[in-house]
Amino acid sequence: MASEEHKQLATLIKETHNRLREDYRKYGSNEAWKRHLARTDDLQNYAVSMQQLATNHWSINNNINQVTDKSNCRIRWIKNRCYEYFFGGGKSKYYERERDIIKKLNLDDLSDLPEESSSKNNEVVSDRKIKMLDVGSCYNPFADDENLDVTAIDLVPASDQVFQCDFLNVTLGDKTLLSNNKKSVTEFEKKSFDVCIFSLLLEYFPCPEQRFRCCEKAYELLKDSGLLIIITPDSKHVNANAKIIKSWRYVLANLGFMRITYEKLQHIHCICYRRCVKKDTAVRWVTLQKNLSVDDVLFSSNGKIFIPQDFQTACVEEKDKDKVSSVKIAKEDLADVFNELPDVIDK
Ligand SMILES: C[S@@+](CC[C@H](N)C(=O)[O-])C[C@H]1O[C@@H](n2cnc3c(N)ncnc32)[C@H](O)[C@@H]1O
Repeated sequence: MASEEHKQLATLIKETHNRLREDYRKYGSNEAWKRHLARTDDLQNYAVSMQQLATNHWSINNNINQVTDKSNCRIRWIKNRCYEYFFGGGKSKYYERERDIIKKLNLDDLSDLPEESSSKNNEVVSDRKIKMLDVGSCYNPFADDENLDVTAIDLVPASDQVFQCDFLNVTLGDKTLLSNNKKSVTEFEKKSFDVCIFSLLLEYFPCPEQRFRCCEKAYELLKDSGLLIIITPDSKHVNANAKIIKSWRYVLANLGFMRITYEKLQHIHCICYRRCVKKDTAVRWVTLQKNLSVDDVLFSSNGKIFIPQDFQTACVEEKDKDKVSSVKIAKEDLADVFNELPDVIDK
C-alpha cells in the first residue's frame, strides 16, 4: 500500500503530465511546451517530487526479498548493458556484424569501416570512462559510478550535479558550451557521447514528433557505434504493446539505429539501439520486414514515435484517424504507471 505522502507525490506528477497533455490538445505542441516551461513553480515541485519518489518511496517499497533478479531495475539494467557493450566485447561484436552486412549487401566499400584492430570507430573504452549523456536525469542517478563520465541534464534539475537544459531545443554544433554561470548547457558538440540515456523521458512529451526529435538529436550526439538506451514504463504483459515497440524499432532503424537488446521487465521496456556507422545497415532491417501494413499509422508516419497514451487522446492527426482502429492499445494512463514502479528503482 502506498503511503499518503507517496500518493501526494504521485498525484503532483500526474497533474503535471495531464496539464501538459491537455494543453497539447488545445493549443498544439509549440504553444503547449511554451506554457509548460512558463509554469516554473510546478516544474520545480515536479522535480522535487520525482526525486523523492525515486530515492525514498520506490526504493523503500522495493522489497529486496521479492526481487530475484537484481537487474530488475532500470538504473542497474542500464549500467549492466553499458559494461557489457563497452567493456565486455559487445561493441566489437556488433561492429563486425555491421562489416559483414555491408560486405554481403555490397552496400558500400569498407573504407570507412576498417578492420577492428585499427578502427577508431571501434576503439575500446577500457582505458577511459564511458561518456554518457543522461537526458531528463532529474537527480543524476548515475553519479556514483566511477566508470561513467556523466553529463546529466534536465528541464528543471533536482540536484546541483545536473545541468539545466531543454533537450528539445538545445543547439547542436562543434563544441559543448555552458552558460556564464555554468549551470546550463547552451550547445552540445555533435558525435561526442558513447551513450545517451532516455530513462522515463519519452512519455513525458505529449506529442509523437517531439519524441522523434529527441531520438534524432541522440543520433547526432552519439559517436559511431554509440548506444541509445530507452526505458519506458508499461506494466502490461509483454505482448500488450508489442506492436508499438516494434514501430519504434522501425522508425529508429530508418534513422540509422539498430536495435541490439530488448527486455520487458515487470513495469518497463528496456531497449538498446546502436548507432550504425553506416545508416544503410540499420535501414536494411526495414527493407526485410514484409508483413508490415503501410496502412497502419504506426508504420506509415515516419518522424513520429507513438506511445499507448496517444491513442486515448486526440493526439493523432485527423488524416491518420481511420488507421488507428487497427492498433490494439492497452487502456492505461501514463501517470498511473508512475504509481506502479517500485521494482524499477534502485538506489
Ligand atoms: C519521469 S522523469 C525521469 C527521471 C529519471 N530519468 C528517472 O529515470 O528517474 C522525466 C524527467 O525528464 C525531464 N525532461 C522532460 N523534458 C525534458 C527536456 N526537453 N529536456 C530535458 N529534460 C526533460 C523532466 O523534467 C523530468 O525530470
